[in-house]
Amino acid sequence: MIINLDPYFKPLDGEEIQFESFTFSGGEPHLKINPNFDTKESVTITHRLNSFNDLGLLCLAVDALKRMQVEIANLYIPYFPGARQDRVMIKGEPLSVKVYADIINGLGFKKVIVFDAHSEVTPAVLNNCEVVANHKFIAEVIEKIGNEVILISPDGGALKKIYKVSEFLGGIEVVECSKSRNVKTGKLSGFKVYADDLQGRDCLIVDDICDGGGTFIGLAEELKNKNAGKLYLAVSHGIFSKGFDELGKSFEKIFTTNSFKDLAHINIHQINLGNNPF
Ligand SMILES: O=P(O)(O)OC[C@H]1O[C@H](OP(=O)(O)OP(=O)(O)O)[C@H](O)[C@@H]1O
Repeated sequence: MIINLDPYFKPLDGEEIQFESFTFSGGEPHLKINPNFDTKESVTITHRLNSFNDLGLLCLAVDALKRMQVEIANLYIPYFPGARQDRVMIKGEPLSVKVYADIINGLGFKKVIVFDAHSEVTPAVLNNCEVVANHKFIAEVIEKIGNEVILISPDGGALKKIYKVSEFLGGIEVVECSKSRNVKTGKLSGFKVYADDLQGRDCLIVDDICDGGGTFIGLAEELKNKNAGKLYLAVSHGIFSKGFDELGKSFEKIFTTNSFKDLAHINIHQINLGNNPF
């Protein structure tokens, strides 16, 4: 059985547990599971965890189910919050990925499924974690593009994953890139594309997250300087916090999934996460 805590995110087939959720006037979240619900089956919870509020709702749901003697087996949260803060660069910062993981570990799931984790730190700090790779998503993106592309790895962090995607797709060519940041401010300061000339070839940048988009706008410029053909972007988790106007100018098409939110925008092609990630 399944309980979908985000009513717009239903990635799994199966009978659903009904519940009401609302926020008290003071801002506190609340949840009430159908009191007539009764099952001997174990339950999987699906949720898009984008904020502490979402995490709060998850904790409330787990508690309510446990009090109804329901066995909770799996948690499917495609986007793992805090995953980018997976190291402490400057004294005074939290190790956010561990903060979120410790809370989820405390809920005692048998399996926690995450889609395209930002780095290897997420499965390392999360108990019983299974990471679903982005291979099928990228295969679908390439099918939709319809022409031959080179895969572009924006930085060292993405490289290992991109070589696995390339292998899954039968050995598509990969071009490596790197980005540098100002040590003091952390702001992006430059990009390098490790190729002499791209000779008009079409390029697909593959990464896990697009947030403000600065990484991809900067990299697109560098790829154009290297005579790239059409540019495409595929990110597993589409945050797009600075909108699409600038990104839309840099790319022919942008692809993402519904892991973070639902997007209905002219420049964004959303591919919903497939039915059974298990
Ligand atoms: O859309 P943007 O705002 O440019 O952000 C997107 C980038 O942020 C993340 O990496 P990040 O730089 O956080 O990770 P890293 O330092 O671990 O490579 C992500 O993997 C993208 O590469």
